Amino acid sequence: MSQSQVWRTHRQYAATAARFTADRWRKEAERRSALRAERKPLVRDARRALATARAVDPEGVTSLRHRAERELRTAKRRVPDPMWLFASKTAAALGAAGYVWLPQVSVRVWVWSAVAVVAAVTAFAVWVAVRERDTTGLKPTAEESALLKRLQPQHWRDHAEQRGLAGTLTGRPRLTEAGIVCAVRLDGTWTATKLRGAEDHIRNLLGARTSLRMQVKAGKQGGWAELILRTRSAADGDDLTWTPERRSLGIDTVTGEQVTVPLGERLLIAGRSGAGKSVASRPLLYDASEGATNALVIIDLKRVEGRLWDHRARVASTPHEVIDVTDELETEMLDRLSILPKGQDTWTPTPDRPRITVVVDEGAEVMTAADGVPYEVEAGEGKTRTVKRSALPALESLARMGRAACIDLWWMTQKPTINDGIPKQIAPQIGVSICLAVRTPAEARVVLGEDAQAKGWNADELPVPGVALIRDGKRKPDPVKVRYMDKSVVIALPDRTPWSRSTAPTVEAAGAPTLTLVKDTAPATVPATDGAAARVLKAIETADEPVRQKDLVTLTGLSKGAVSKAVKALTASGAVVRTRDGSLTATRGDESAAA
Ligand SMILES: Nc1ncnc2c1ncn2[C@@H]1O[C@H](COP(=O)(O)OP(=O)(O)OP(=O)(O)O)[C@@H](O)[C@H]1O
Repeated sequence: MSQSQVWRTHRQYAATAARFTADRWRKEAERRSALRAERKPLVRDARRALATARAVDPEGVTSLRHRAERELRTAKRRVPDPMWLFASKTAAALGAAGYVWLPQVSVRVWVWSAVAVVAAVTAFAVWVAVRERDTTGLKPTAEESALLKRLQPQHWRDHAEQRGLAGTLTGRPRLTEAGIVCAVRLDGTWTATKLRGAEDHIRNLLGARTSLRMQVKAGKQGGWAELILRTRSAADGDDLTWTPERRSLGIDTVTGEQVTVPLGERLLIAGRSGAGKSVASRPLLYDASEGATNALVIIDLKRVEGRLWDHRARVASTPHEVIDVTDELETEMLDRLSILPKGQDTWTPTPDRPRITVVVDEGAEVMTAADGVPYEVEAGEGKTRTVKRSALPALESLARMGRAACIDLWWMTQKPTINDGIPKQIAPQIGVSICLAVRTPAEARVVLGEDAQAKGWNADELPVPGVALIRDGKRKPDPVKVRYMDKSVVIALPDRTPWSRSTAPTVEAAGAPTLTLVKDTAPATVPATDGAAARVLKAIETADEPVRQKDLVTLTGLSKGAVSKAVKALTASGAVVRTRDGSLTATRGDESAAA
């Protein structure tokens, strides 16, 4: 054996001995503090009893007084010293004994004692070194230590009956990365479901705080249940900074799994101010703006978040821009739907006509500001007139029909109340809800469903910022710790050409059949890709008499904006003319429509 091997072996022995000693010390300290917690109330009671006895018998002549004094002495004796006091007393006693006895000790004993002391000091030093290097072990917090103690079978057995849990007995509790897990043995009168119903009794027995999340599920064997106390998060210790390599939305605090939200869903992102909506949306906005077949449109009247993305996304930040972009999106959607090949349910995104994710940041503000916007429209004979426009109808139709056209609406709001923060026409269309901390259970219900509270989706109890519940029909109400993507990271992302319908190519590029309206005399071609124009033209052609523009909204089901744009295009192309009273009529006979 080489010298280094000998040294290593010694070190291992010393480390084992040190760990053993530390373990014993910890256990003894825990035992003592548990006994103290249990017995100190008895001392208080005995003191009170003695005070009463003194009042009754100030002279101390009756047995009542003597018994009370005896009981107080016994109660005090039964409370053990805390470990530090016990160790100090022992050390002091040994010191005193040594002072008296050591002068008589022979030199040989001195030498061996010195060797023992050196060995003990070395062992202690090694233990400290080993302990500091061991960062992987889980160390219980004060709360966890208390719960672990009360989950011990002995403590449970002593208190189960008085807490209405007679017939149940805990196994050995374990501390895991997601909290404390403990098996519970059930006698014939109990089931896991019944134990779940007795959650309050368990909480009382354990002295657990009300906000501590507790789960009871069926155990791995019949006759057993599993009790989980979520004292910690499975995401603890993970680096939650977003990077292109760590692209998930966040980490499930219960299972520790990466959580992602795929594109192609109508999304609601809600949470009170400062809950972390903008930060939570960034990894999603990255996905929505990345790749050749994805394009991002942001409607942000606050001009804060949208500005960060304007090198990768089309951003509308004034009411006028909002009307323009929603018109364009609606036209694009109708266009895609009108040329969708038979038998195909959804548009296939291509680099030319990509999936478009439309994000409405602070929906409540958009609904107020982009309503009644003064907008100039064609009034015939080269004149224009100003009408009041609203972006809401176009947004509603995007929410209703956009999915098939691969145009997905994401609604973000800090006021998750129907009509105030989320339009009532849009709310039912939401497929996936991401809910950060909200103010009230009522808000949580609007975002996560009427059954939210009953099923444990308690978004009003979430911590802030950056913790979310995601309801997509598959996930459980496990909180998700959201990755942090800093503004500087967004700004540094590579540029992408923002989407615009004027840059969108012709329909042929998408491999779909072409709708062409042909007129003999130029300029006779209605924009070939414009489904809204085709609808409007058809409505005018099939009407018995000239139609007023406002009636076209009802006839076609399009928004005012889309009708206005279509009429403008049709009158410019000559396919439609405006009569003196402002009604519209088709220049019929010359045109043919071919699909
Ligand atoms: N996942 C996260 N991790 C760490 N810190 C976060 C996280 N999310 C948010 N924060 C912190 O909270 C602050 C507020 O976040 P954010 O701006 O996203 O909130 P918000 O809900 O969008 O607020 P508002 O509605 O007022 O705009 C951030 O500046 C950041 O410091």
